[in-house]
Amino acid sequence: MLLRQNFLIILVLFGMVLTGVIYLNNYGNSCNQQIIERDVIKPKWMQKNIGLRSSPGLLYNQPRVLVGRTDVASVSPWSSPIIWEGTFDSTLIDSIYKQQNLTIATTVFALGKYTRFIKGFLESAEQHYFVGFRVHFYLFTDQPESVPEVKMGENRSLTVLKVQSLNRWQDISMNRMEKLEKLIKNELAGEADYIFCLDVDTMFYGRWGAESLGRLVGVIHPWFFDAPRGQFTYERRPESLAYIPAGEGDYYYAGAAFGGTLEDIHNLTKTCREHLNIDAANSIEAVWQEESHLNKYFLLNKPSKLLSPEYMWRGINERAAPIKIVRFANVPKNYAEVRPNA
Ligand SMILES: CC(=O)N[C@H]1[C@@H](OP(=O)(O)OP(=O)(O)OC[C@H]2O[C@@H](n3ccc(=O)[nH]c3=O)[C@H](O)[C@@H]2O)O[C@H](CO)[C@H](O)[C@@H]1O
Ligand SMILES: [Mn+2]
Repeated sequence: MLLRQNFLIILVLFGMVLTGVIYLNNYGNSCNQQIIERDVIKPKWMQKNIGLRSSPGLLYNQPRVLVGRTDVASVSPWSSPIIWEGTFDSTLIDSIYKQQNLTIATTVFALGKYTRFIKGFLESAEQHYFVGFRVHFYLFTDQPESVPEVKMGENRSLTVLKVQSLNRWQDISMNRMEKLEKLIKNELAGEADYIFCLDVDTMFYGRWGAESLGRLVGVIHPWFFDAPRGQFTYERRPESLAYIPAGEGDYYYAGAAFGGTLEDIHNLTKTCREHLNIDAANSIEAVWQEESHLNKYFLLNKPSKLLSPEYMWRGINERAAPIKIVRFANVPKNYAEVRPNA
């Protein structure tokens, strides 16, 4: 009897020790994993959370509750602002964001004959794009030797990164997602607060500033802002990961401009890159390449801020009623002449 009792006690003690060992072991493991995740896998994004501070004594027009744009929507159904001329006060917004000591990374690609657009892009950016803010341009090109000298203002810099030439314009355009993902992960962590990724066959004609900043920012495409969603050029084949069925979709977003915080744009570019690769492995290319995947991403990850087509307009000489100012627009080009393939 006594023997049996002792045996039971020993068994229970043994069980407790075993449980303890297993627990410690697991705990140790999960600790290690966390450390690995924090120090190696997850980059440290710069995060400034200092609120929207205003300076004492700053004078600006009274915000009016009953006065504003009535010809356009300035808020999305998920309550994100849509930025149009007349929806913000540039003096006030600059004063708020200047206090945050921000760096805006801005990427642009110029391969093959698209190097001809670099000068106009950079020179006009000096005039209109985040004037007075620290801006770091990253230019990806297959011909670093043909990048023109552009005089940059104080606190503004340009880094040229060489990439390999590609034979199809579709590949050049799509490949941007992978290059951006790597740039953000390997170079930008700790170096910038926000990033904008822009087409190079463009120029700035009006202010593009701090009103555009947000966690995840999409630009409404200049050709579809007035169209019913059935007419959006989303990918309509279910075989593609960019597929958006009829009856779904919010806006049609431009592939030529998007931005946000490093963390959000890292996730966006990584997801689009992965989906482009899976599509390629299944021998399908979305109808508008990465723009189709971007539209799918924005359907499932709603932008926290939307920029009106003022921020990616058709061309400086094109007119449409709601566009009171052209800030950034396509430069006309002869597709057959500038692209490496038809
Ligand atoms: C206004 C807008 O939303 N435009 C999008 C649209 O056509 P786009 O006609 O604007 O495409 P595009 O020919 O400008 O190509 C997109 C970008 O790829 C780069 N590039 C392209 C070809 C080349 O030979 N060298 C080179 O550097 C360059 O940065 C260019 O700005 O659809 C593309 C995808 O199919 C992209 O999503 C574009 O952003
Ligand atoms: Mn373009």
